[in-house]
Amino acid sequence: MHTRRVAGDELLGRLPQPTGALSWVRDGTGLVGWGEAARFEVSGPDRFAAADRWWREFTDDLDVDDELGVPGTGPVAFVSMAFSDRPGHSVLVVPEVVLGRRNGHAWLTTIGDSGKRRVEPVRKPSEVRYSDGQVSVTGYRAAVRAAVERMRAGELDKVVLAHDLLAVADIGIDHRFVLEGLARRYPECWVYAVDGLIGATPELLLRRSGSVVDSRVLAGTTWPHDGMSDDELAAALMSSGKNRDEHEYAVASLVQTLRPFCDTMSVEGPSVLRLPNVSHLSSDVIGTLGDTLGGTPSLLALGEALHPTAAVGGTPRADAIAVIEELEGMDRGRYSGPVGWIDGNGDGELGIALRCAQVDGRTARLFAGCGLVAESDPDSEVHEAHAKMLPFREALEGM
Ligand SMILES: C=C(O[C@@H]1C=C(C(=O)O)C=C[C@H]1O)C(=O)O
Repeated sequence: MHTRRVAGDELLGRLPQPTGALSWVRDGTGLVGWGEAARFEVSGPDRFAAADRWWREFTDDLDVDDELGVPGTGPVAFVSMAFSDRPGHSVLVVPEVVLGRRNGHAWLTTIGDSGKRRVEPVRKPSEVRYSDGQVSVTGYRAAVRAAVERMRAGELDKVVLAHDLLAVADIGIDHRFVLEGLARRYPECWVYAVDGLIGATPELLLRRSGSVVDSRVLAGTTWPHDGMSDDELAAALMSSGKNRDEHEYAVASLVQTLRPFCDTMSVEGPSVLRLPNVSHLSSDVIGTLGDTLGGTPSLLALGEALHPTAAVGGTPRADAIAVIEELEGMDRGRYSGPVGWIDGNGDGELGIALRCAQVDGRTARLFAGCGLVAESDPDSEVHEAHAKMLPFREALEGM
C-alpha cells in the first residue's frame, strides 16, 4: 500500500458512488474512503478486543510505503461498533482508497492497484415519507415516564433512553447527498459514514495522537423554544440545575474511566456548544497517556474501557444498561456506539454515533435519545429527541 501527497481541497465531493461511502470529516478536514480492501465483523462483549487484534494482525502483514507518516496516513480502518454487547454487529472497513486532509497536508492512500471508479452523479430524493420505528413517540414517552419513576425511587441517577423513526425515500438514498447536507449545516460536527450508518456527531468519545488523548463530553441540552434568543437559551442552560447535574455525571464517569490510563488530566468547561438544532453543555477532557507494561493502549482498547459513557448509557453504568434493555425495547444497532477511524499506530478518532440513521436502499432508520434524571419531564424529552433527529431529516430532504 502507498500513501502519497496530493493537491486539492475536496473530500466528500470526491466520493465516486452513491453507496458504500466512508467518512470522518469535520469542517473540511478528515478522511473519506471508498472501495473495500478488507472487512472485519464481530459481535459480543469482546468485540473491541477482537477488532483490535484483527487490526494489529492485518497491519503487521502489510507492506507500507508512506511518504508522510502523520496520523491518518498509511493503513486506515473506518470503525463502527455496536452499542450493546448483544445483540449487535460491529464492523471495521479498510477502504481501497483513502483521501485525507489535516494540518495543511493532503494525501491519498491506495491498497493494491485499485482506485479507479466510475463517478456517478449525486442524486436527490424528491419525496420522503416517515413512519414509526420499533419505538413510537407514544411508546417513548411512556418509557421515559417509567425511567423517571425509577430515578425518583433512587434506583439510579441517570439513564439515556432513545427511540427510532423510519424514513422511506422515493429512490435509493445517495449517501453523498446526505453527507454533503450534514457537512454544510453542521461544520462543528464530525460527519461520518461507515457501512450505511450516516450522521453528524458533535460528541468525541476519544482522539488519540501518540500519547495525547482528548474527549468532548456533551450532556445537558436545550433547543429553540418559547421565542427565546440564542443568548437567553444559552444562559438558561448554564444555570439549569437539572442540566448541570446531567452534565456532571457524564464528565465524572469519563474522567474516572480514563484516569487509570493517564499521567496527567485536565477538564475545560462546561461551556455552551451551539448547533443549528440544539445547544449542549460541553466539556473537553485532555490527558497524557502513561506507559503501562508493553506501551500505551491503542484507541480501540481505550474505547472499550470508555464505552458506554454516561452520555449514552447512564450512571451507575450497569444499572443504566439494565434499565435501557428493559424499558427502551429496541436494538440500537450501531447508534450511540463508537464510530470513527484508526491507523496502524493505534491512533485515530472515535466519536459517539449520534444524530444518525442506518441507511439501507431507500430506507433510513433514524435514532435519537435523551439523558434522563429524576427531574426530567417526558414531554420535554420527546421534543428534545425530535430536535436531535432534525439534522438527518433535513439533510435527507435537501433542506
Ligand atoms: C443520546 C443523544 O445525545 C446525547 C444526550 C444529550 C442530552 O441528553 O443532553 C446530549 C448529547 C449527547 O450526549 C442523541 O443525540 O441521541
